[in-house]
Amino acid sequence: MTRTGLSDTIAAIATAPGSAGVGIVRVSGHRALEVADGLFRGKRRPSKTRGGRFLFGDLLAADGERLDEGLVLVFRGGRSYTGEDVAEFQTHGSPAVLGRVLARTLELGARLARPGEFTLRAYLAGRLDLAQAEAVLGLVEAQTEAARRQATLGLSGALGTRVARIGANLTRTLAALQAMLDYPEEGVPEEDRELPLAAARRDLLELVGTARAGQVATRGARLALIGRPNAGKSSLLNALVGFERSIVTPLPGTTRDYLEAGLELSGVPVTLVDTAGIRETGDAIEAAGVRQALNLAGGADLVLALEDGSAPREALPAELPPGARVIRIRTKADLSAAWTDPGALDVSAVTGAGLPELREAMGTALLGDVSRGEAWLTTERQADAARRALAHVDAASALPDDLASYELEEALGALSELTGRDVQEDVIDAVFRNFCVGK
Ligand SMILES: Nc1nc2c(c(=O)[nH]1)N(C=O)[C@@H](CNc1ccc(C(=O)N[C@@H](CCC(=O)O)C(=O)O)cc1)CN2
Ligand SMILES: Nc1nc2c(ncn2[C@@H]2O[C@H](COP(=O)(O)OP(=O)(O)OP(=O)(O)O)[C@@H](O)[C@H]2O)c(=O)[nH]1
Ligand SMILES: [Mg+2]
Repeated sequence: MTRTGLSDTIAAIATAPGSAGVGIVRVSGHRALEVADGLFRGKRRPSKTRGGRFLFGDLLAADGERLDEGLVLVFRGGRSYTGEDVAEFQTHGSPAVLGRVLARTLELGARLARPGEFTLRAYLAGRLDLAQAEAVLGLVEAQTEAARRQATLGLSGALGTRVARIGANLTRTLAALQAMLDYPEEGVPEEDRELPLAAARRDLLELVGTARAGQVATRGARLALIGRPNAGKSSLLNALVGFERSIVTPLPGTTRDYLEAGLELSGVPVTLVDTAGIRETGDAIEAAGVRQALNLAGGADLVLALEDGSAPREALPAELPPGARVIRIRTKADLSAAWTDPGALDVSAVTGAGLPELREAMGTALLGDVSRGEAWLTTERQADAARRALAHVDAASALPDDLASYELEEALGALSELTGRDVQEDVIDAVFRNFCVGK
């Protein structure tokens, strides 16, 4: 699908729908400058202009009516985003103007671009690898600082560099294994055979370990507040978001339905979910809320388990879902302590004591101890490929030399899907399907 019509000249509105100060229509392909000559009238013709230049003038309809005054920006093939000739029309940013300018480019021989087709062309021209193309999408969609930082790193090729280092060590291992098979009497030093494999495995483990942080950074995280009635869940949610989002009363059983509130934490978009206090109850509505709370805990990236620090400690009458990541919190730390626990954070929703430490702990629990300056795996596709590569490397490490080569080849194949240029068309389709038209 992605490989048809690639010699067509394509056009799309590159800016967001709606009104804005300025809007851009982008045209790419061998007829882009011809289209620009047909649409634009100024002191110079776009096709007679050097790449990287702006011209100011009028944008004209077929009958000569002036659609808008604006700028045309010309790029020459080989020195543009797509690698093709590109013309960009920068107009006043209304849907009316942009729609007419786009329609005129189609009359002049362009066709509408498919989602992601500009970036697909850049990829097929070898100007971006697949991970960089995903980073372009990440930049377009970035809502927070953590997402932007990772996408920028990805676009710069930092993930490709990380992957290339692993690939180089696997290739060195393969060469050593081959030498041992070909010249068994010579012997291959350990530093050629085992050290590169160990280094590749260590780097891959570390890379796979970034997947969770990468996905949290781009997709955000859900945090469930769980505890007995009156533990202070709603109060803590309000303290974290900074306004009275949830109803608080001294009566246990106040929150029945769950409710959500958004905030940003360590650059990550976080949804806090307040839930019904968990207790055994004869009230059918409250019992439904309790079941729902446990489900929400199961679906959350992180559970905040709250216990009232001013009252005798009482265990939850239900187990938290197995495998859940949990931060334990001793609430109402401003009152005299009925118990203490070094494994719990002391927090007061009333005075705000302990909130900075809690925010810090939440950030660490969500992002882990991955290094911020390095590129992470940011999509499920990338995480899957890296995990498969690791599984093959693990298999290779456990096999005799003559059988290990096959696993190493498979590992290299999986790695190449991360950044590769000659991957299966369905992999490419899966990446570019997520793009919007105009990117
Ligand atoms: N108006 C506009 N702004 C934009 C883009 C665009 O296409 N148009 N971009 C796109 O989404 C991003 C910038 N990315 C770009 C990447 C490469 C080239 C380019 O023409 N590269 C040539 C020439 C480099 C040079 O002159 O030094 C090259 O690499 O050969 C342009 C934009 C963000 N801002
Ligand atoms: N002194 C003090 N009181 C608190 C604190 N947090 C909550 N409370 C009080 O504890 C009571 C229960 O608070 P909520 O936030 O409604 O507790 P909850 O866990 O949401 O309770 P349910 O919705 O019933 O499950 C209210 O009277 C709050 O004012 C705190 O940090 N310090
Ligand atoms: Mg509540």
